[in-house]
Amino acid sequence: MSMFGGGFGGPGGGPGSGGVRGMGGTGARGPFTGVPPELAVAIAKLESSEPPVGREAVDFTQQPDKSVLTLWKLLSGRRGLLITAAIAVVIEALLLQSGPLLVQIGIDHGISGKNPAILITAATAFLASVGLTALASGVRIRQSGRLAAYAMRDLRVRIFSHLQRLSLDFYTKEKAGVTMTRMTSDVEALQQLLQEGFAQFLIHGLTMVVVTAVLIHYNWLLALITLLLVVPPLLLISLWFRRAADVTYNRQRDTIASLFSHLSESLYGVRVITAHNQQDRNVIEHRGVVGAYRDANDHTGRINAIYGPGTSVIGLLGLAALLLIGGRMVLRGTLTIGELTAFVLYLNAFFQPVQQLVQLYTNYQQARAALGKLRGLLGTRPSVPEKPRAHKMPPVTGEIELRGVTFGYFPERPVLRDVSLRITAGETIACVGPTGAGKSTLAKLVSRLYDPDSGTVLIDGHDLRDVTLESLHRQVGVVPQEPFLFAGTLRDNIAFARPDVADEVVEAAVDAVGLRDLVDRSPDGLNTILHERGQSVSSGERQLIALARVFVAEPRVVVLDEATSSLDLRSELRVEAAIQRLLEGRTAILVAHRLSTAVRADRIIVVDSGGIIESGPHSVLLAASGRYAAMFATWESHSQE
Ligand SMILES: Nc1ncnc2c1ncn2[C@@H]1O[C@H](COP(=O)(O)OP(=O)(O)OP(=O)(O)O)[C@@H](O)[C@H]1O
Repeated sequence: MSMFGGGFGGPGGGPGSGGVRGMGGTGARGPFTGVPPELAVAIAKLESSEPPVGREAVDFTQQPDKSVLTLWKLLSGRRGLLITAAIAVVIEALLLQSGPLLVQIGIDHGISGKNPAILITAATAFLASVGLTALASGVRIRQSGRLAAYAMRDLRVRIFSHLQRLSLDFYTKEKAGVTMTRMTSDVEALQQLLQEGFAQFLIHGLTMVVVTAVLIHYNWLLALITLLLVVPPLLLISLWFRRAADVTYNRQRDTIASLFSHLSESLYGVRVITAHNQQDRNVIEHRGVVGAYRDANDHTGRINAIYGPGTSVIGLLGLAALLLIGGRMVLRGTLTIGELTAFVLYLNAFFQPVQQLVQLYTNYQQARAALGKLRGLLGTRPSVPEKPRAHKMPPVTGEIELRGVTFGYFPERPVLRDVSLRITAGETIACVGPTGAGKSTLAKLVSRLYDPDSGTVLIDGHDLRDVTLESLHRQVGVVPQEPFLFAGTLRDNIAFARPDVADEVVEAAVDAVGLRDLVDRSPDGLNTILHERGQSVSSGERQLIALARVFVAEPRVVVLDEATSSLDLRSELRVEAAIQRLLEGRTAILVAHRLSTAVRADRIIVVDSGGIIESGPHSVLLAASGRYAAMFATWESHSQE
């Protein structure tokens, strides 16, 4: 499935449409292209028997979920499942402890008391308890599994929604691999705990409580001596483990995040790495991050190797003490053989959970570290927040105003200083200036990818900070310097902002930007599948598709960061013509890297030294013989060479 939640992947309906995609009359190159008709029927039948996976309505809002993520909150979302699982756990734990009691009754009253009826009753009760335990255990596993599955789904959706909300600066600062780790490895660490861990925790915890009570009931003195010998060292070693695990599992989470980061960067940068013969250096770097992860794992292994056997030894020593002290009591006649047997069995039952709890505690510590990281991610606030009382921006004419705007990616280093600019509705402004002057930054402020440090950006008099992001982005279309295409069909990519738009609108956009050639040449026309990031089309075509996308979106304001990649003359003319058509009747801010584009704008502004140093139409700026005139002269002389 594509990252559009199933909307992509070919015509013939999204997920849950029940049809066999890409077959029949559509002729699309979907996953079932070329499947013989008789097989197609079988596939359709199979699909219809599957549970529907239609798009559920999602309550996405720009307001971050401020509740703190806790394990309890994750589980308490499904009260019904939680209660059933908890009841099953209690029944299972109690039933598990009936065994030694029945053994003791069988030995003392059945065998020693020579009463076969009691022996048979004890054995039958034992059998019945085994059956009931299995039943309770089945219910518990099923319910806790479902609970964990729902909790994980809710958590994944919550994190994903949060990621959708975060502003551009988060993605600039945070490595993609780290975010991927949060969504995969960290969430999985929690899943392990929720699926089985909690139920086991409860069962074993309850078992220990019940066993302690039973031991005291049998012989309080013996129980007290045994527990005093066992519990304090157990507590001490667990406290040590908790402290050590806190550090080491955090390190494990961090190193695995670095590992994923390096991996994802290497995958994206594979062409550059190969072209510059840097594979060996890359392998060395990867060995470094893998090594750090190995070290963290090694450390966890070491503390586990102390904790696991340590608790075992404590348990066995307790058992030895019990045999010694309990045996003497039997010899003195203060304890029956059956009671000593039950005692030994119960003490074993006390220690089995301890062993399992050690394992679970390790899982818990891992999950705690993961939870900390996820809390950190969910606690990141969007730097461009939507006010809780933001209003919907009504349809605008497209008048833009920057009032005393100062902005820097680092506040102490402003890129733009006290910039004021007014753009009338329908006007096309071209921003020119040296590399790194702040042209794209100015454009980003108008589409509110960042907020100014001081000053205001307004459209039709609405301060962008006061309107909803949805209503703003609906009316301000952005064509980035490097257009991003998704894996999906050409149509899906063009109609990205309005997936349900009529085919005629998409066709009109194709004609308007001059993509008809590409569509006609493609094997399945608009239904041709594009590869991830549009790698199967040329860079010029990618730009045209991005322009067509904005055509379909029909915004009032267009912010266009012109691509710097050099196109051949024919493609350049095509892209320029497409831009001209796109901008007709719209307000536009054009970050012009080619002066040929700037020339056609209604007004040109020259950005340099943190401000706008010149502003006016091409002819006026030429006549003024200032910075623009100089730039133009240089450009003209180069283009004539
Ligand atoms: N996300 C960012 N974090 C920190 N600094 C940034 C960021 N983006 C841009 N800058 C810096 O801000 C300054 C202005 O960048 P901007 O992209 O606006 O320049 P530009 O005029 O569009 O340049 P170009 O013509 O090369 O596209 C540059 O010095 C750049 O290094």
